Amino acid sequence: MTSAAASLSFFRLLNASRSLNSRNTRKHSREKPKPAVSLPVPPVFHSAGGEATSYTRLPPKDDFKLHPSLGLSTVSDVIKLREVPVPAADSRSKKLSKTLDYVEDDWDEDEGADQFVGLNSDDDEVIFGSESDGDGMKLDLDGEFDEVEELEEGDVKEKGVPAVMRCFDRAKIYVNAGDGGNGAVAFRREKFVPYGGPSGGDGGKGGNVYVEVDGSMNSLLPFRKNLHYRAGRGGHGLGKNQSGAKGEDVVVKVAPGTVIRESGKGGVEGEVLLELLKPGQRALLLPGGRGGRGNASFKSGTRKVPKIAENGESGANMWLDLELKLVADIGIVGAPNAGKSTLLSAITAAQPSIANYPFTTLLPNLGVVSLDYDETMVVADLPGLLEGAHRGFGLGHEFLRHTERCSVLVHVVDGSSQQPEYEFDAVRLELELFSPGLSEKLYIVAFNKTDLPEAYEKWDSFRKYLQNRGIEPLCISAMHRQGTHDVISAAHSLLQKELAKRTVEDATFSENLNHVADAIEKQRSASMREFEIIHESSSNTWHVVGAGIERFAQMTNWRYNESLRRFQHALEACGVYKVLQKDGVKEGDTVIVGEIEMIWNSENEQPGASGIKKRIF
Ligand SMILES: Nc1nc2c(ncn2[C@@H]2O[C@H](COP(=O)(O)OP(=O)(O)OP(=O)(O)O)[C@@H](O)[C@H]2O)c(=O)[nH]1
Ligand SMILES: [Mg+2]
Repeated sequence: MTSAAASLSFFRLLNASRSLNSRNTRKHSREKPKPAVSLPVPPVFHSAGGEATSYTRLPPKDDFKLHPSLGLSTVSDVIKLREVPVPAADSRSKKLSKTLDYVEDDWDEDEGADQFVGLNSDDDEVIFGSESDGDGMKLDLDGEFDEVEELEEGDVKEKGVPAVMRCFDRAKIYVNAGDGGNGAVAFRREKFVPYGGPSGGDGGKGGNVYVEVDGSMNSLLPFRKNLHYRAGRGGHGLGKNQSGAKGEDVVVKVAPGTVIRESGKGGVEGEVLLELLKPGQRALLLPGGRGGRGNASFKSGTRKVPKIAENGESGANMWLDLELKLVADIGIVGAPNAGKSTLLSAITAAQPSIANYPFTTLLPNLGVVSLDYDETMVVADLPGLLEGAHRGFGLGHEFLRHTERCSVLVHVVDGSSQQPEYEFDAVRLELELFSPGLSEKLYIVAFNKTDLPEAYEKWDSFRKYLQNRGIEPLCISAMHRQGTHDVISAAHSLLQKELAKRTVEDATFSENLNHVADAIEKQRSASMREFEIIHESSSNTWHVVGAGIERFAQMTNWRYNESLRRFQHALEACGVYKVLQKDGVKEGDTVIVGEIEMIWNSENEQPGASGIKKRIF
């Protein structure tokens, strides 16, 4: 019978799949970006009157008409700031109040280059970010936009912020559960106990990888330095039936609100594995490998002296993409310099940096409003939004997604800006363009800086404009803490409404946090009979693919001769030989199972597959 005579010889370990690309392949530019003029303190421009004015508000639009029918629901209503006719260049500050872009950088993460805002006095242009080769837009003081490389509509601008900001809410890490320890081959040797029998202990289980939510973390910055998380390997089995020790577990601590994805390939986002929101939540992500059995476990009635033991099972590993979406109840949004951070500092104990220039806030700030003895609201102050934020202009793109988790938004409008109505619409539009879900969130409008006469005189018209659209804005002065209590009460009542809606949804949703580990365990216990054979005719190679059979190959310890026989027996028993022969395997063809490569030998001298040569590379 040919099937009995068929056998495989020349075993080779394929190392290729083992070679993990553990080296960090990030691009390092050793040269620090040279700013045109790097100012330690961001510049404040003086208008003709000598007063300090902020230069990055949403730009005025001369022909902007306040029409009650102006809705934001259709794309045709898109207000294009760059199509806006630029007012005559009469003063520097006016010209500079046009939208500014944040120039894309390619900064050396390890050097930790600081962001700078500079005015290149020679070229009369304002530059945000680095002057390194990144494309972006520069605004000449003659009012013209110098398009270095204009993005097409719909293009998403990636990596538009310095490394520290990218790392704040995104990280890529490698996790590896521990391999199981190998089983031992040993025999009991004692005085007066002849033939003491096998006594090789089993290997210990590999360590698990857990992910835990640490309530004290509010960013993913710790992952900037620490990329690899490896659980410990299980101890090898020993003589006298001693089992190996269990490998040490590793716990990856993440901030509340972290979304964990399996790293995607070729720019495609991977599948979401976990969404961890509450402090203290702990998920078993990767289970450690099983320990290999020692020879004591192979003892049977007919096999009194087994000289065989298994390798420990390899621990699962994967690259993960982490993304943090802040879990705040209230999100403060608005144009740059509108007074968002001032409002946060007025209603909470948070002390964000406040200054009269745009993009003072580069990373979101969190604060807690205490309403009652035990009732609190978490408020997030987000970096300012510019037109085009949804496409990556300014910093907005990086942080807009944080607003997705906020239940209620507080939209701060700078009352002292030239056209607060226009500023309001432009920011609302950005929210809508980024995600329609964002614009559907409940929100409050706070008309700020009303202590300034130029702001207060615009209050009536602004109010009417919003009332015509069914919105009742609040009039505040964050700096003088006037009206801020109304903002808290209004936000609180909207939050209650939102939470009441949510508790119904939450009740129907209970998540198994260990589902990734469960899926891995399930795959591990897959039957060896479930396999697939793929033939590569060009190289006469046959791949036997199947979780059960590959795991068996990996756990076979080729140091012991009996292992070889066991492996061949298993292949035959689960029908691999039969299928290979049916599919036309020929003498000399290569058969690959997991990391083992074999040469097919159909004319065996000794039927029963003995006398096979084994080669391990
Ligand atoms: N007069 C007056 N000035 C205010 C008020 N609120 C904020 N400001 C000033 O406006 C400037 C900008 O305030 P911030 O709170 O830093 O503004 P922001 O919206 O957080 O700005 P970015 O973080 O850069 O987007 C600062 O100089 C504040 O002092 C206010 O109610 N009245
Ligand atoms: Mg701020």
